[in-house]
Amino acid sequence: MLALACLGVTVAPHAGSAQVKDYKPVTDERLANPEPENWLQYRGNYKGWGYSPLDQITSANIGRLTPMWSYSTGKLEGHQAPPIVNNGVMFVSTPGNQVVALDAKTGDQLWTYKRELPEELVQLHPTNRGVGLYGDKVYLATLDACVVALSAKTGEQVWEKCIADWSDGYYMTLSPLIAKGKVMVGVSGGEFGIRGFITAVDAETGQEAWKTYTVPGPGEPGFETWKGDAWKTGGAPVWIQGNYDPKNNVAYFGTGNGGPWMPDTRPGDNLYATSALALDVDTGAIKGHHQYHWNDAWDWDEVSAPILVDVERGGKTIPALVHAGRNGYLWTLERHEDGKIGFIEGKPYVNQNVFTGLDPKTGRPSYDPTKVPGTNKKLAFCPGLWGGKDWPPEAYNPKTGMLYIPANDNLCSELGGVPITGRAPGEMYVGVTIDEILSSLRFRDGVDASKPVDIGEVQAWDLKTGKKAWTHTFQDSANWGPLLTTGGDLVFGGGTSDRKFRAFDAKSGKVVWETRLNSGVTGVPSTYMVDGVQYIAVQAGWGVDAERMMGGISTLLPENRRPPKMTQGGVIWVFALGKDQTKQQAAAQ
Ligand SMILES: O=C(O)c1cc(C(=O)O)c2c(n1)C(=O)C(=O)c1cc(C(=O)O)[nH]c1-2
Ligand SMILES: [Ca+2]
Repeated sequence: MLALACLGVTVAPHAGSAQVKDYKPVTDERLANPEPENWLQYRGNYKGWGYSPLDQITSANIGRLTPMWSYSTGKLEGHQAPPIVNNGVMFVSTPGNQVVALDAKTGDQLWTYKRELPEELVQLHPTNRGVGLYGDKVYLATLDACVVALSAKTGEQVWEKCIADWSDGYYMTLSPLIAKGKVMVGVSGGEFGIRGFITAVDAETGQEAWKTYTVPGPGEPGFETWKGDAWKTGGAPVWIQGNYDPKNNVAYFGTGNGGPWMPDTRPGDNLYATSALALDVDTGAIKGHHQYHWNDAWDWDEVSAPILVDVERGGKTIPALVHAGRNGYLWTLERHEDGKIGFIEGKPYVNQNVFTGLDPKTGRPSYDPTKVPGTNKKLAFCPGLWGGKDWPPEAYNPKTGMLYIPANDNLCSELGGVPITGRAPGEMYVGVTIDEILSSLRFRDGVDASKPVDIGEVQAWDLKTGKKAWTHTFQDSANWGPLLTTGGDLVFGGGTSDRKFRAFDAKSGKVVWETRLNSGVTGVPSTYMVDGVQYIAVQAGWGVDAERMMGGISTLLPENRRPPKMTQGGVIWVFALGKDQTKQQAAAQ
């Protein structure tokens, strides 16, 4: 079995006795207009909203929200994937590239699948952000850089297509974007000297439909933004699912850091690193782009795909793209029908001391040179390397018109590079040592750590006016909690070191419900309905960079205020309205 595993062959699924009956195939039409009771993809819809119109659970009754069932995944490390639900069948991916199918109402296990990963694989980010559904199949992007198609009914592997060489530093952690029979994925490896790309494979056969490099090669537009051979190892990974505009057939992705990290190793703007990219879904052609910041020096991956939303400016409704950047700015861009991306505005949503201004026409930032680290040039900058927000997605609620951002404020990093020697395939190619990265965090000047420090936040921005509506602040803890918002005017998220999972009133920001789970919550929450009952589902299971960042923050806090190191271990939690226990208790007395 092991020898086979090394060849990328996978073991058979442990099919349960109960397999999926009457599976409802997922179509383009259903992905574009998902039924309220289902959560068919990463953010629930193609626009990237993280929104469900379900409104059974509200601020008024949420006191009755109770666990209905839970499920141990048997895995350590960061559990990030949303429970994906199609007509009462739930599909969840976990660290270690395992997928479980469960009855969404009862928690009965239907099947499990586990990919055998090469033993020598170095997992810098041992996680997965969810499966994609299409037709009668379930799609997983793996840590050894393959796309796997499983039968939704049995969990059996139908095909696999390896899209890059894991031993050369390529891996995948994202959920696939699926449209028009194409399964679109991007690669991680920005810390391994890869050349990033997005590729589409045929949903039926796994055959490559197109492959588009996020770092242009000789003769391609944008190649002039690189010098020498830097483009060959330029990074620009894509590790978060893209969003999609079916009307214009354009997919929008975000791209990550340039590599190696120190900007003097790759002079030039470095297109298309740290950018939003608009791709033609039929051909993969790049139709438009917007680079949030040029010649990245801070590991500010801008991988969260911009969300598709209309905004109003000067009495006009504008089809826009909105993105809360790792660089600490909230960006509003214009989405043109031909795929071109225009600039509307950018403003800081956390303390940011690097940008000295934005070009009013293009949004191109200018930099304070004393905040741009380099080789043998150690400098501090804010926000820190994990940014105003790392990967945990923001959410948009069309009822409140607000964008909710899981943010981290008052943090900075102090970093500098060591001279780069040659690249060894599959080894980190950063130019900054791991120890230096993990010990780089600082509080912003003026923060008094002898008192509780405001760090993690949930921010609400009114997209109509472009103004911040409310902020909820967490003290002495970062917030790594992906957000879900609902038609019941609620916002759900975890992300803090106290293991809590919470609901906020979407309009006021008031915490209306909270509970403590087995481990910290970096899972993307989702919601669905079966037999008339609305459920809220989320994976708890702390790990990856949430753990690394909280470890860094802990060392900055006085000993008596350091949170205990979080226990690891994944559990899927499912909640619904139970009986009113306060009333029951009162009646019993
Ligand atoms: O450059 C890359 O290819 C890459 C990939 C990933 C990933 O795939 O998870 C992360 C990062 N970078 C990164 O910079 C980062 O902060 C990060 C945090 C996490 C996580 O799962 O908590 N992954 C990643
Ligand atoms: Ca990165």
